[in-house]
Amino acid sequence: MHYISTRGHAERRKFCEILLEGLAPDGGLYVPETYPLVDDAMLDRWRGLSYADLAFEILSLYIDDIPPTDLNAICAKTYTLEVFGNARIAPVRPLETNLHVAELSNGPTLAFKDMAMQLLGNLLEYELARRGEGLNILGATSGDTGSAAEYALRGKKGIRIFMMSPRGRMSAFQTAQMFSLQDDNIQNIAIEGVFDDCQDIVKAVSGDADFKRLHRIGAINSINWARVVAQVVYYFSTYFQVTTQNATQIDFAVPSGNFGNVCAGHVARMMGLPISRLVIATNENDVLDEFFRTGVYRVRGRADTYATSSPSMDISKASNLERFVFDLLGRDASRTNLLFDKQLRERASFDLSGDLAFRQAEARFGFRSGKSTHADRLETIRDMWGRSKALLDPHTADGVKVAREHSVPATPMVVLETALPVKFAGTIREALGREPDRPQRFEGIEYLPKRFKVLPADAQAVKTFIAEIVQGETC
Ligand SMILES: Cc1ncc(COP(=O)(O)O)c(C=O)c1O
Ligand SMILES: N[C@@H](CCOP(=O)(O)O)C(=O)O
Repeated sequence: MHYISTRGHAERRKFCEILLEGLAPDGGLYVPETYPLVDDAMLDRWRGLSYADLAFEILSLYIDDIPPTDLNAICAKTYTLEVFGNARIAPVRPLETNLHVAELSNGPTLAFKDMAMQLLGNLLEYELARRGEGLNILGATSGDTGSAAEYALRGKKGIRIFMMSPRGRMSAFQTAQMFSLQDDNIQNIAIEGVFDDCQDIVKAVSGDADFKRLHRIGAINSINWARVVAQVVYYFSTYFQVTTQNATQIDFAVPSGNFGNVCAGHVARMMGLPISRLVIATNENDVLDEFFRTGVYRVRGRADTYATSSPSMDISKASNLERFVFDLLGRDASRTNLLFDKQLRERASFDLSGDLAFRQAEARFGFRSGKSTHADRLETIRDMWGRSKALLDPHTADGVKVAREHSVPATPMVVLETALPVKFAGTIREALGREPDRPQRFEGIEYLPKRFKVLPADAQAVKTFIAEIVQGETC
């Protein structure tokens, strides 16, 4: 399997090359040259496999430059009861008639990011050891990617992590989870800006080929294809838990921001997993809902990116949308380049409403969308608690709100649970007047000493900081 860039000006690469490279040199995102297809016999064979074995089967379709025995061992080491607290790894539970929730947030940092990040940590460690190299990861987080990455990479040999987050925009729990880590290989950077500023800096630094080569910069956001492909696995695992035979179609509702999670659903659907619809749920930062309803993609600046009570989705420039638009346009790299490089840079928007491909998108790709506000999420949290004592985090509540609007009788709808309520206790208190349960290992983390560096939203300032740390530690 080879990988190509959505912008068409990068060489074809193998999996382990793009694992370390992250962003393609032309500024595009890597995607597989073709999506491997699954058939009925394969689905039958995969039903009943453990999560680790299923992960191995799916990853094997995308990775042919790691020997199968090694890849199998990496999957077995990653997806364990000890790490994910449940033998099923991502169990599905019913919420109400026809509505289920896939529990993706039982890992070390209580968010769905652990599902892919734990694997990525082990893949990076394996590949760097094999090459005898090191890597400096530069990441951007709105609250959950950061801690998932730091927990996955703590103490890993040869890997340093520089994680940027929007200053003052994460919940108290998320802030403490990251900033209380004192490991030498972790640098937290609080950026004076929003998540999109942080992600722009990741792309700007990765786009400086000399700096990237000199300082061995890698990516851990869903820019990195390895993150997306690892997330594909739980769409299959969920499907097998909700159905008994492959003729049944199911729907997914996905709380969305950077479009990584639902992009994995799109990939699973392209592979032939019987998914009928992929329902995108946004918060008040509704660029994705606007795009899927109208065909107009209009990114918003810092001043128009709201600080909401589902803060991890406070994103106005959805990186992975580029992967979907590439497919939507029949994998036309020059058009994708024109839209995502030129037009977004010059006009901060593009318009596909008049394009036949966009008008057929709903039917061909199954996407639907909707939006949830602060009042909606409080109401959904109260309603689910009142009916069945199911406690939802604010992001999952956004997913449930929009799922209910799109649910059709006889098609099971699964909402992906993207975080646990304890990470957003303020909103839970506001909705229910009670505290969410807190795992013992996180008791009192808000009171631990914090270590972080404050920097302006400026790529040069971040480069200077990285260079100082790297040189300081090498001297
Ligand atoms: C809790 C939570 N929900 C939803 C999302 C949105 O997911 P994505 O960015 O993959 O669309 C995120 C961040 O990515 C998140 O941390
Ligand atoms: N919501 C995310 C934003 C980054 O998304 P990613 O999937 O590209 O890493 C976060 O919690 O940081």
